[in-house]
Amino acid sequence: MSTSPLLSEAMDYPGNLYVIAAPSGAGKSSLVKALLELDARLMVSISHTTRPPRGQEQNGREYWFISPAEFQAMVDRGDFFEWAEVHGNRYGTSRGAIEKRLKAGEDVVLEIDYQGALQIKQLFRLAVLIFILPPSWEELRQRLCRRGEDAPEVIEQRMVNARHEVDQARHFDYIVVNALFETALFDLKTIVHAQRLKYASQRRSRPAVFDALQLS
Ligand SMILES: Nc1ncnc2c1ncn2[C@@H]1O[C@H](COP(=O)(O)OP(=O)(O)OP(=O)(O)O)[C@@H](O)[C@H]1O
Ligand SMILES: Nc1nc2c(ncn2[C@@H]2O[C@H](COP(=O)(O)O)[C@@H](O)[C@H]2O)c(=O)[nH]1
Repeated sequence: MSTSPLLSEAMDYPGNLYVIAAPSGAGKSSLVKALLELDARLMVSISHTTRPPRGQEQNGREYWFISPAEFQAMVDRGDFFEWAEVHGNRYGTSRGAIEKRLKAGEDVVLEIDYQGALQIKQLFRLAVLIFILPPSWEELRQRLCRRGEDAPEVIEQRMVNARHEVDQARHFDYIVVNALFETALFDLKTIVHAQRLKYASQRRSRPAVFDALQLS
């Protein structure tokens, strides 16, 4: 049995943690953005990365863009809840931001890779792990190309990595296929809502169940 304080205290946190992973280009950011517009109780966590900004990305909006030395200093201080190397860059979720929000009763969404998701499940048993699948390999490649933000060699690396990433979907609680966007969004929304009700009832708090149902 784990002795992690996060694990033993998890049931006491009033907030829920949803972790969404997918191969690059499957549509995870687009789905999470749409989900946040539908569900005012969800907050997304902004990760730190050593990857340079692309396109219109802004520091503090898509990511906190930091240098490899700054990232290493955060690793050494234990500032990350999880971190991983993905497609040749490092990405991490700040521990402080997550714990503060969950304790405050906010529901948090993490948009991260499978390595980070599996690290989190070890620490936080109640985290809900959702894997987004593209409908086909060809469609995945086309989405990466149509997005037009990555060089051809980067797209090729991401397609190669996607094979291994998709193989990890079996470790997740749910799999959502993002073929038709609106259908995938509906599936995601249903999972978030159902888990919110389930955990509220497990906490044996009637007001929390009513709150999850958004009833007075
Ligand atoms: N259901 C869908 N049908 C067609 N195109 C889609 C669908 N969902 C997302 N897209 C498009 O696919 C591209 C990739 O989507 P997005 O950037 O959300 O992927 P991602 O999984 O977050 O990728 P990354 O991990 O690299 O950030 C975008 O251009 C987006 O508009
Ligand atoms: N383990 C983590 N993975 C993360 C985090 N933030 C993002 N990611 C994942 O990295 C890849 C590439 O993202 P991109 O923005 O460069 O296309 C993608 O799978 C993200 O989900 C994190 O904090 N930890």
